[in-house]
Amino acid sequence: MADDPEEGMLSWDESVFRNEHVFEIDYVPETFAHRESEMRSLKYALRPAARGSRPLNVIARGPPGTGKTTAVQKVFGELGAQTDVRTVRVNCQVDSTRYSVFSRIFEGIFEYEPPSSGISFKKLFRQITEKLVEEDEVLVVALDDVNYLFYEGEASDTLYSLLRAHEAHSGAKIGVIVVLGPEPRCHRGLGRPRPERLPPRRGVLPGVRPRGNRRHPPRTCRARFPRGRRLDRSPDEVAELTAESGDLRVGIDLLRRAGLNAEMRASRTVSLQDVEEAYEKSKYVHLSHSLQALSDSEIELLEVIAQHDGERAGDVYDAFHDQTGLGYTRYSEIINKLDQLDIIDATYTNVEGRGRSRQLSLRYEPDAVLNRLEGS
Ligand SMILES: Nc1ncnc2c1ncn2[C@@H]1O[C@H](COP(=O)(O)OP(=O)(O)OP(=O)(O)O)[C@@H](O)[C@H]1O
Repeated sequence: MADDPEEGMLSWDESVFRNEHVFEIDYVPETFAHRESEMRSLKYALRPAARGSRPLNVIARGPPGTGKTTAVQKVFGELGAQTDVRTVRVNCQVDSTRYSVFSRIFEGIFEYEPPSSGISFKKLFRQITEKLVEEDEVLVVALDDVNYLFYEGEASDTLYSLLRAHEAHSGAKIGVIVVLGPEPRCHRGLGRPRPERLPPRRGVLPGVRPRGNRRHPPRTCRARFPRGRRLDRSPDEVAELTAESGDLRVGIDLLRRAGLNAEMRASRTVSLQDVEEAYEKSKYVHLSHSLQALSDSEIELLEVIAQHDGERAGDVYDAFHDQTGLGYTRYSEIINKLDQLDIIDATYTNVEGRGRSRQLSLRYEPDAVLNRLEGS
């Protein structure tokens, strides 16, 4: 029947999915394949906490969408179920200042939000540590996506406050898991990253060790999250396309869209064509995820770069300044952030007669970026 809207589709109660719930954004996978050694590192570091001692501090580093947050959620779930250890995961993409990080910790401990005004950081901090000492509890804080604290110049103060809590209040036991991307392009210590000097430092972040304590080895343990391991029993095509960005969110979205495509053509099996068509949308999941966290001025600069793709940083600055009135320092900070988020490539090139100059290019087609900015 030509005007039957049901024609060519499965009925409402038919599906290619056995359990569609696993595609939800906040779903924590029951089986956490290929992350055994990272989980072991985390548990190794946190074991002292289960016995009432201060745990080791951990840096969990790896590219986006490789399971860092999931690992923390899993270990925190186990600690919550089997021990008295307090755990708080702070999403620094949302809470990107020291005050808001500690507000989130306060909420995790007291189970209500601190007053939104009229309470100093010092007081907030004291209430947290006093409670921990009073209750004789160990607290483990995961600073997830800590890169966002760097962008705001808040990483140093936040980490020092957490790592020196025992100095401010004797007996306070706090361990920290720092979750960050692969290349912390931070400049010396944990200060504000300087866009003009971006030598990536590998290994343990220098500042995690408390200053003035260099004789002692850092109480720091690392859990690395490599990119692109194959997903067992998934179609090879999906695994290969996911490996292009290395972000598992792409693969999860791809599986879901491919299934929906199959349903749309009334098929109970997913074909390669369903996967390929789905990929045309899923390949931007990584980009959309990165765009979510941008402020208005960051979006404005990105739009300017999209209009001047591949041009020199100086020319892009002129256009940005004309449009927004913002100065070069802020401009450089945003460039640095967009570069770290892998949205743009800001590499230095030698320009004849002009020395070294940065060239700014998008890592995606300009239209793909602009369309998603419009939709956000
Ligand atoms: N080993 C795994 N098995 C199944 N699903 C996984 C696995 N690792 C991660 N995932 C899923 O992939 C998605 C991305 O994982 P997660 O958020 O933990 O990555 P991440 O490394 O913390 O990313 P980001 O750095 O962007 O915050 C989540 O939906 C998660 O459930």
